[in-house]
Amino acid sequence: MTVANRDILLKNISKETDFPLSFEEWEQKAVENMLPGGYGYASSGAGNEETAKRNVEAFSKWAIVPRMLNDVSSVDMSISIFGRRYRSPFFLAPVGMQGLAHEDGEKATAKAAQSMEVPLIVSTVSTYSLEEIAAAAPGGPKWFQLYFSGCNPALSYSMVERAEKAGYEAIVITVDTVMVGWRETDMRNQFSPLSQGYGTGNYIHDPVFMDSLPNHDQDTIIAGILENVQHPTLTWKEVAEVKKRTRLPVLLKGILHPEDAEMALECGVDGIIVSNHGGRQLDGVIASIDTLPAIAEKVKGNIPILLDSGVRRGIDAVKALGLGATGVLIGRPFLYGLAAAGQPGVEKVIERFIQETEVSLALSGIADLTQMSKLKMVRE
Ligand SMILES: Cc1cc2nc3c(=O)[nH]c(=O)nc-3n(C[C@H](O)[C@H](O)[C@H](O)COP(=O)(O)O)c2cc1C
Ligand SMILES: CCCCCCC(=O)C(=O)O
Repeated sequence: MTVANRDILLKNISKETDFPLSFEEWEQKAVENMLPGGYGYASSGAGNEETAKRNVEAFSKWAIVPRMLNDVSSVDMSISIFGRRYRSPFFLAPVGMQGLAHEDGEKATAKAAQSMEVPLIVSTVSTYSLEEIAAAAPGGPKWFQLYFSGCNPALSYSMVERAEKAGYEAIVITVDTVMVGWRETDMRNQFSPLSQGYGTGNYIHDPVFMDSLPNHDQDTIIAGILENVQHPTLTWKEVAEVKKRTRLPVLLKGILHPEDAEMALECGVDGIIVSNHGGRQLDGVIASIDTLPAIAEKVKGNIPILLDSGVRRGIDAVKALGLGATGVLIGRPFLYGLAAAGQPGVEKVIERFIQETEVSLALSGIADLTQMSKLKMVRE
Protein backbone atom coordinates (compact mmCIF):
# COMPACT_ATOMS: atom_id res chain seq x y z
CA MET A 1 0.00 0.00 0.00
CA THR A 2 1.13 3.52 -0.62
CA VAL A 3 -0.19 6.19 1.68
CA ALA A 4 -2.24 7.54 -1.22
CA ASN A 5 -4.11 4.22 -1.50
CA ARG A 6 -5.79 4.46 1.89
CA ASP A 7 -9.31 4.14 0.49
CA ILE A 8 -8.44 0.77 -1.04
CA LEU A 9 -6.94 -0.34 2.26
CA LEU A 10 -10.09 0.64 4.13
CA LYS A 11 -12.31 -1.18 1.62
CA ASN A 12 -10.24 -4.35 2.06
CA ILE A 13 -10.26 -4.11 5.83
CA SER A 14 -14.04 -3.85 5.90
CA LYS A 15 -14.25 -7.10 3.88
CA GLU A 16 -11.93 -9.01 6.23
CA THR A 17 -14.40 -9.87 8.91
CA ASP A 18 -12.29 -12.84 10.00
CA PHE A 19 -9.06 -11.00 10.69
CA PRO A 20 -8.71 -8.93 13.83
CA LEU A 21 -7.08 -5.51 13.90
CA SER A 22 -5.66 -4.89 17.36
CA PHE A 23 -3.26 -7.02 19.42
CA GLU A 24 -6.00 -7.65 21.98
CA GLU A 25 -8.34 -9.01 19.31
CA TRP A 26 -5.64 -11.35 17.94
CA GLU A 27 -4.94 -12.48 21.48
CA GLN A 28 -8.61 -13.34 21.95
CA LYS A 29 -8.42 -15.60 18.86
CA ALA A 30 -5.33 -17.26 20.34
CA VAL A 31 -7.20 -17.90 23.60
CA GLU A 32 -9.91 -19.65 21.58
CA ASN A 33 -7.49 -21.76 19.53
CA MET A 34 -4.69 -22.72 21.93
CA LEU A 35 -4.73 -25.17 24.82
CA PRO A 36 -4.98 -23.23 28.11
CA GLY A 37 -1.52 -24.34 29.26
CA GLY A 38 0.05 -23.34 25.94
CA TYR A 39 -1.64 -19.96 25.92
CA GLY A 40 -0.61 -19.41 29.56
CA TYR A 41 3.00 -20.23 28.69
CA ALA A 42 3.02 -17.84 25.73
CA SER A 43 1.16 -14.91 27.23
CA SER A 44 2.54 -14.77 30.73
CA GLY A 45 5.56 -13.01 32.16
CA ALA A 46 7.91 -13.96 34.96
CA GLY A 47 7.25 -13.30 38.66
CA ASN A 48 4.63 -10.67 39.30
CA GLU A 49 4.63 -9.76 35.59
CA GLU A 50 5.82 -6.24 36.43
CA THR A 51 8.12 -6.12 33.45
CA ALA A 52 5.62 -7.69 31.07
CA LYS A 53 3.18 -4.89 31.96
CA ARG A 54 5.88 -2.20 32.04
CA ASN A 55 6.93 -3.09 28.48
CA VAL A 56 3.55 -2.05 27.14
CA GLU A 57 3.01 0.89 29.50
CA ALA A 58 6.43 2.34 28.72
CA PHE A 59 5.58 2.65 25.02
CA SER A 60 2.54 4.73 25.91
CA LYS A 61 4.67 7.05 28.05
CA TRP A 62 6.85 8.04 25.09
CA ALA A 63 5.40 10.78 22.89
CA ILE A 64 6.44 11.83 19.41
CA VAL A 65 6.80 15.50 18.56
CA PRO A 66 6.07 15.26 14.81
CA ARG A 67 7.33 17.37 11.92
CA MET A 68 5.20 19.09 9.29
CA LEU A 69 5.52 20.23 5.69
CA ASN A 70 7.73 17.43 4.44
CA ASP A 71 6.55 15.58 1.30
CA VAL A 72 5.33 12.20 2.58
CA SER A 73 3.35 11.11 -0.49
CA SER A 74 5.55 8.05 -0.60
CA VAL A 75 7.05 6.58 2.56
CA ASP A 76 10.11 4.36 2.25
CA MET A 77 10.51 2.34 5.42
CA SER A 78 13.19 0.01 4.14
CA ILE A 79 16.29 -0.64 6.21
CA SER A 80 19.70 -1.95 5.31
CA ILE A 81 21.40 -4.38 7.64
CA PHE A 82 24.48 -6.55 7.10
CA GLY A 83 24.52 -5.61 3.45
CA ARG A 84 20.92 -6.62 2.77
CA ARG A 85 17.97 -4.34 2.24
CA TYR A 86 14.61 -5.17 3.82
CA ARG A 87 11.32 -3.54 2.88
CA SER A 88 10.35 -2.75 6.47
CA PRO A 89 12.01 -2.49 9.90
CA PHE A 90 10.13 -5.55 11.22
CA PHE A 91 11.61 -8.89 12.24
CA LEU A 92 9.88 -11.94 13.69
CA ALA A 93 11.44 -12.64 17.10
CA PRO A 94 12.74 -16.10 17.95
CA VAL A 95 9.80 -17.88 19.53
CA GLY A 96 10.36 -21.48 20.57
CA MET A 97 7.99 -24.38 20.18
CA GLN A 98 5.52 -22.79 17.81
CA GLY A 99 3.77 -26.15 17.58
CA LEU A 100 2.01 -24.89 20.69
CA ALA A 101 0.15 -22.38 18.55
CA HIS A 102 -0.36 -24.29 15.30
CA GLU A 103 0.41 -27.72 13.95
CA ASP A 104 2.56 -26.27 11.16
CA GLY A 105 4.47 -24.16 13.68
CA GLU A 106 7.60 -22.46 12.36
CA LYS A 107 7.03 -23.80 8.83
CA ALA A 108 3.87 -21.68 8.53
CA THR A 109 5.61 -18.70 10.13
CA ALA A 110 8.55 -19.03 7.74
CA LYS A 111 6.22 -19.04 4.72
CA ALA A 112 4.46 -15.95 6.02
CA ALA A 113 7.77 -14.19 6.69
CA GLN A 114 8.90 -15.03 3.16
CA SER A 115 5.73 -13.76 1.51
CA MET A 116 5.84 -10.53 3.55
CA GLU A 117 9.62 -10.13 3.03
CA VAL A 118 10.25 -9.93 6.76
CA PRO A 119 13.26 -11.69 8.31
CA LEU A 120 12.45 -14.58 10.61
CA ILE A 121 14.66 -15.45 13.57
CA VAL A 122 14.42 -19.19 14.16
CA SER A 123 14.74 -20.41 17.76
CA THR A 124 17.08 -23.18 18.92
CA VAL A 125 14.03 -24.77 20.54
CA SER A 126 11.84 -24.81 17.47
CA THR A 127 9.24 -27.49 16.98
CA TYR A 128 10.70 -28.22 13.52
CA SER A 129 14.39 -28.56 12.72
CA LEU A 130 16.24 -25.57 11.34
CA GLU A 131 16.61 -27.38 8.00
CA GLU A 132 12.87 -28.15 7.78
CA ILE A 133 12.06 -24.51 8.46
CA ALA A 134 14.57 -23.31 5.86
CA ALA A 135 13.15 -25.74 3.30
CA ALA A 136 9.60 -24.50 3.94
CA ALA A 137 10.55 -20.98 2.80
CA PRO A 138 13.81 -21.21 0.88
CA GLY A 139 13.72 -17.64 -0.42
CA GLY A 140 12.89 -15.90 2.85
CA PRO A 141 15.52 -14.09 4.92
CA LYS A 142 16.30 -16.12 8.05
CA TRP A 143 18.55 -15.74 11.08
CA PHE A 144 19.26 -18.43 13.64
CA GLN A 145 18.90 -17.87 17.40
CA LEU A 146 21.33 -19.86 19.51
CA TYR A 147 20.88 -21.01 23.06
CA PHE A 148 24.50 -21.77 23.73
CA SER A 149 24.70 -25.15 25.42
CA GLY A 150 26.82 -25.16 28.59
CA CYS A 151 26.97 -28.93 28.80
CA ASN A 152 27.50 -29.63 25.11
CA PRO A 153 29.26 -26.76 23.29
CA ALA A 154 29.89 -29.08 20.33
CA LEU A 155 26.12 -29.28 19.82
CA SER A 156 25.95 -25.47 19.69
CA TYR A 157 28.82 -25.20 17.22
CA SER A 158 27.20 -27.87 15.07
CA MET A 159 23.95 -25.87 15.10
CA VAL A 160 25.80 -22.77 13.96
CA GLU A 161 27.41 -24.78 11.17
CA ARG A 162 24.09 -26.31 10.15
CA ALA A 163 22.44 -22.88 10.15
CA GLU A 164 25.17 -21.50 7.93
CA LYS A 165 24.79 -24.45 5.55
CA ALA A 166 20.99 -24.13 5.48
CA GLY A 167 21.20 -20.49 4.35
CA TYR A 168 20.66 -18.58 7.59
CA GLU A 169 22.22 -15.14 7.38
CA ALA A 170 23.05 -14.24 10.99
CA ILE A 171 23.46 -15.86 14.41
CA VAL A 172 21.63 -14.39 17.39
CA ILE A 173 22.96 -15.52 20.77
CA THR A 174 20.38 -15.07 23.53
CA VAL A 175 22.18 -13.99 26.69
CA ASP A 176 19.32 -13.40 29.14
CA THR A 177 18.34 -17.03 29.62
CA VAL A 178 21.15 -18.37 31.79
CA MET A 179 18.25 -20.06 33.51
CA VAL A 180 14.53 -20.06 32.75
CA GLY A 181 12.65 -17.25 34.57
CA TRP A 182 10.34 -17.71 37.55
CA ARG A 183 7.11 -18.44 35.70
CA GLU A 184 4.22 -18.86 38.10
CA THR A 185 1.55 -19.24 35.41
CA ASP A 186 3.25 -22.42 34.17
CA MET A 187 3.67 -23.68 37.74
CA ARG A 188 0.02 -23.02 38.49
CA ASN A 189 -1.05 -24.74 35.27
CA GLN A 190 1.49 -27.52 35.84
CA PHE A 191 2.47 -26.88 32.25
CA SER A 192 5.75 -27.53 30.53
CA PRO A 193 6.01 -26.71 26.83
CA LEU A 194 8.56 -29.50 26.64
CA SER A 195 6.33 -32.37 27.61
CA GLN A 196 3.27 -32.06 25.40
CA GLY A 197 3.11 -31.92 21.66
CA TYR A 198 1.36 -32.84 18.47
CA GLY A 199 1.56 -36.51 17.52
CA THR A 200 4.99 -37.47 18.75
CA GLY A 201 4.42 -36.25 22.28
CA ASN A 202 7.05 -33.51 22.24
CA TYR A 203 7.32 -30.05 20.77
CA ILE A 204 11.00 -30.22 19.81
CA HIS A 205 12.24 -32.67 17.22
CA ASP A 206 15.71 -31.52 16.22
CA PRO A 207 17.37 -34.70 14.92
CA VAL A 208 20.94 -33.81 15.97
CA PHE A 209 19.78 -32.85 19.45
CA MET A 210 17.80 -36.09 19.69
CA ASP A 211 20.88 -38.09 18.61
CA SER A 212 22.91 -36.43 21.37
CA LEU A 213 20.66 -37.98 24.04
CA PRO A 214 21.34 -41.39 25.62
CA ASN A 215 17.69 -42.41 25.14
CA HIS A 216 14.38 -40.89 24.12
CA ASP A 217 12.15 -41.29 27.10
CA GLN A 218 10.23 -38.14 28.01
CA ASP A 219 12.29 -37.32 31.13
CA THR A 220 15.58 -37.60 29.27
CA ILE A 221 14.34 -35.33 26.46
CA ILE A 222 13.10 -32.68 28.92
CA ALA A 223 16.29 -32.78 31.00
CA GLY A 224 18.35 -32.60 27.78
CA ILE A 225 16.51 -29.54 26.51
CA LEU A 226 16.78 -27.72 29.83
CA GLU A 227 20.49 -28.51 30.19
CA ASN A 228 21.10 -27.23 26.70
CA VAL A 229 19.06 -24.02 27.04
CA GLN A 230 20.18 -22.93 30.50
CA HIS A 231 23.81 -21.94 30.79
CA PRO A 232 24.69 -20.12 34.04
CA THR A 233 28.40 -20.06 33.18
CA LEU A 234 27.89 -18.24 29.87
CA THR A 235 30.34 -15.32 29.45
CA TRP A 236 31.92 -13.14 26.76
CA LYS A 237 34.39 -16.01 26.16
CA GLU A 238 31.71 -18.17 24.50
CA VAL A 239 30.49 -15.20 22.46
CA ALA A 240 34.03 -14.61 21.16
CA GLU A 241 34.34 -18.33 20.37
CA VAL A 242 31.11 -18.36 18.32
CA LYS A 243 32.33 -15.23 16.52
CA LYS A 244 35.55 -17.04 15.64
CA ARG A 245 33.76 -20.08 14.29
CA THR A 246 31.33 -18.46 11.89
CA ARG A 247 31.54 -16.09 8.97
CA LEU A 248 27.99 -14.91 9.70
CA PRO A 249 27.27 -11.72 11.64
CA VAL A 250 26.71 -12.43 15.34
CA LEU A 251 24.19 -10.49 17.44
CA LEU A 252 23.48 -10.59 21.17
CA LYS A 253 19.86 -10.67 22.28
CA GLY A 254 18.91 -9.57 25.77
CA ILE A 255 21.14 -6.51 26.27
CA LEU A 256 19.65 -3.90 28.63
CA HIS A 257 22.61 -2.13 30.26
CA PRO A 258 24.46 0.51 28.21
CA GLU A 259 27.79 -0.82 29.49
CA ASP A 260 26.96 -4.30 28.21
CA ALA A 261 26.27 -2.68 24.85
CA GLU A 262 29.70 -1.09 25.03
CA MET A 263 31.29 -4.45 25.93
CA ALA A 264 29.46 -6.04 23.01
CA LEU A 265 31.12 -3.49 20.74
CA GLU A 266 34.52 -4.25 22.26
CA CYS A 267 33.91 -7.97 21.82
CA GLY A 268 33.37 -7.36 18.11
CA VAL A 269 29.75 -8.45 17.89
CA ASP A 270 27.90 -7.25 14.84
CA GLY A 271 24.61 -6.17 16.40
CA ILE A 272 22.56 -6.16 19.57
CA ILE A 273 18.95 -6.77 20.39
CA VAL A 274 17.70 -4.66 23.27
CA SER A 275 15.26 -7.01 24.93
CA ASN A 276 13.97 -8.25 28.26
CA HIS A 277 12.58 -11.38 26.62
CA GLY A 278 9.04 -10.01 26.66
CA GLY A 279 9.13 -9.88 30.48
CA ARG A 280 9.58 -13.65 30.66
CA GLN A 281 12.98 -13.75 32.33
CA LEU A 282 14.01 -11.35 35.13
CA ASP A 283 10.91 -9.63 36.46
CA GLY A 284 11.38 -6.05 37.66
CA VAL A 285 13.75 -5.02 34.88
CA ILE A 286 13.56 -1.87 32.83
CA ALA A 287 11.38 -1.76 29.71
CA SER A 288 13.47 -2.17 26.54
CA ILE A 289 12.16 1.09 25.10
CA ASP A 290 13.27 2.99 28.23
CA THR A 291 16.86 1.78 28.10
CA LEU A 292 17.17 2.21 24.33
CA PRO A 293 18.22 5.91 24.31
CA ALA A 294 21.18 5.30 26.67
CA ILE A 295 22.25 2.28 24.63
CA ALA A 296 21.98 4.18 21.35
CA GLU A 297 24.18 6.89 22.85
CA LYS A 298 26.91 4.34 23.65
CA VAL A 299 26.66 2.48 20.35
CA LYS A 300 26.81 5.70 18.29
CA GLY A 301 25.61 3.99 15.14
CA ASN A 302 28.58 1.59 15.02
CA ILE A 303 26.40 -1.52 14.90
CA PRO A 304 22.67 -2.04 14.33
CA ILE A 305 20.43 -1.97 17.37
CA LEU A 306 17.22 -3.97 17.23
CA LEU A 307 14.59 -3.88 19.94
CA ASP A 308 11.80 -6.09 21.20
CA SER A 309 9.46 -6.52 24.16
CA GLY A 310 6.07 -4.84 24.16
CA VAL A 311 5.83 -3.79 20.50
CA ARG A 312 2.10 -4.11 19.90
CA ARG A 313 1.37 -1.80 16.97
CA GLY A 314 2.99 0.28 14.27
CA ILE A 315 3.26 3.42 16.37
CA ASP A 316 5.42 1.52 18.91
CA ALA A 317 7.83 0.72 16.11
CA VAL A 318 7.96 4.39 15.11
CA LYS A 319 8.83 5.29 18.72
CA ALA A 320 11.62 2.69 18.82
CA LEU A 321 13.01 3.95 15.52
CA GLY A 322 12.78 7.51 16.84
CA LEU A 323 14.82 6.52 19.89
CA GLY A 324 17.64 4.94 17.93
CA ALA A 325 16.60 1.42 16.90
CA THR A 326 17.45 0.18 13.42
CA GLY A 327 14.59 -2.31 13.50
CA VAL A 328 12.07 -3.97 15.80
CA LEU A 329 11.10 -7.55 16.57
CA ILE A 330 7.61 -8.72 17.33
CA GLY A 331 7.04 -11.86 19.42
CA ARG A 332 3.59 -12.58 20.82
CA PRO A 333 1.74 -10.57 18.13
CA PHE A 334 2.79 -12.95 15.34
CA LEU A 335 2.44 -16.02 17.57
CA TYR A 336 -1.20 -15.09 18.15
CA GLY A 337 -1.64 -14.58 14.40
CA LEU A 338 -0.26 -18.10 13.94
CA ALA A 339 -2.64 -19.49 16.55
CA ALA A 340 -5.57 -17.60 15.01
CA ALA A 341 -5.13 -18.61 11.38
CA GLY A 342 -1.76 -20.23 10.59
CA GLN A 343 0.30 -18.72 7.77
CA PRO A 344 -2.39 -16.19 6.65
CA GLY A 345 -2.77 -15.08 10.25
CA VAL A 346 0.95 -14.29 10.56
CA GLU A 347 0.85 -12.51 7.19
CA LYS A 348 -2.06 -10.38 8.27
CA VAL A 349 -0.42 -9.43 11.58
CA ILE A 350 2.71 -8.33 9.70
CA GLU A 351 0.63 -6.43 7.15
CA ARG A 352 -1.18 -4.55 9.92
CA PHE A 353 2.15 -3.55 11.49
CA ILE A 354 3.57 -2.39 8.18
CA GLN A 355 0.49 -0.41 7.20
CA GLU A 356 0.08 1.33 10.55
CA THR A 357 3.78 2.18 10.61
CA GLU A 358 3.60 3.67 7.13
CA VAL A 359 0.65 5.89 8.04
CA SER A 360 2.29 6.86 11.35
CA LEU A 361 5.56 7.80 9.68
CA ALA A 362 3.72 9.94 7.15
CA LEU A 363 1.81 11.73 9.91
CA SER A 364 5.10 12.26 11.77
CA GLY A 365 6.51 13.96 8.68
CA ILE A 366 8.99 11.18 7.90
CA ALA A 367 9.43 10.11 4.28
CA ASP A 368 12.22 7.60 4.90
CA LEU A 369 13.99 6.19 7.93
CA THR A 370 17.13 8.28 7.46
CA GLN A 371 14.93 11.21 8.58
CA MET A 372 14.07 9.72 12.00
CA SER A 373 16.46 12.00 13.89
CA LYS A 374 14.28 14.97 12.88
CA LEU A 375 11.71 13.81 15.44
CA LYS A 376 11.82 14.89 19.04
CA MET A 377 10.90 12.16 21.51
CA VAL A 378 9.56 13.04 24.95
CA ARG A 379 9.07 10.74 27.98
CA GLU A 380 6.17 11.56 30.31
C1 LIG B 1 6.22 -18.36 23.66
C2 LIG B 1 7.53 -17.63 23.58
C3 LIG B 1 8.70 -18.35 23.33
C4 LIG B 1 9.92 -17.69 23.22
N1 LIG B 1 11.03 -18.41 22.88
C5 LIG B 1 12.21 -17.77 22.72
C6 LIG B 1 13.36 -18.47 22.30
O1 LIG B 1 13.32 -19.66 22.04
N2 LIG B 1 14.51 -17.78 22.18
C7 LIG B 1 14.60 -16.43 22.47
O2 LIG B 1 15.68 -15.84 22.35
N3 LIG B 1 13.51 -15.74 22.84
C8 LIG B 1 12.33 -16.36 22.97
N4 LIG B 1 11.22 -15.66 23.31
C9 LIG B 1 11.31 -14.19 23.51
C10 LIG B 1 11.08 -13.45 22.17
O3 LIG B 1 12.14 -13.65 21.29
C11 LIG B 1 10.97 -11.94 22.38
O4 LIG B 1 12.09 -11.47 23.08
C12 LIG B 1 9.70 -11.52 23.12
O5 LIG B 1 8.60 -12.33 22.79
C13 LIG B 1 9.40 -10.06 22.73
O6 LIG B 1 8.34 -9.58 23.41
P1 LIG B 1 6.83 -9.49 22.85
O7 LIG B 1 6.29 -10.89 22.94
O8 LIG B 1 6.25 -8.56 23.84
O9 LIG B 1 6.87 -8.97 21.44
C14 LIG B 1 9.98 -16.29 23.41
C15 LIG B 1 8.81 -15.56 23.65
C16 LIG B 1 7.59 -16.22 23.73
C17 LIG B 1 6.34 -15.41 23.97
C1 LIG C 1 10.86 -24.28 29.53
C2 LIG C 1 11.90 -24.19 28.44
C3 LIG C 1 12.02 -22.83 27.94
C4 LIG C 1 12.86 -22.78 26.73
C5 LIG C 1 13.16 -21.40 26.35
C6 LIG C 1 12.11 -20.79 25.47
C7 LIG C 1 12.04 -19.36 25.78
O1 LIG C 1 12.95 -18.62 25.50
C8 LIG C 1 10.87 -18.82 26.47
O2 LIG C 1 10.84 -17.60 26.71
O3 LIG C 1 9.96 -19.58 26.85
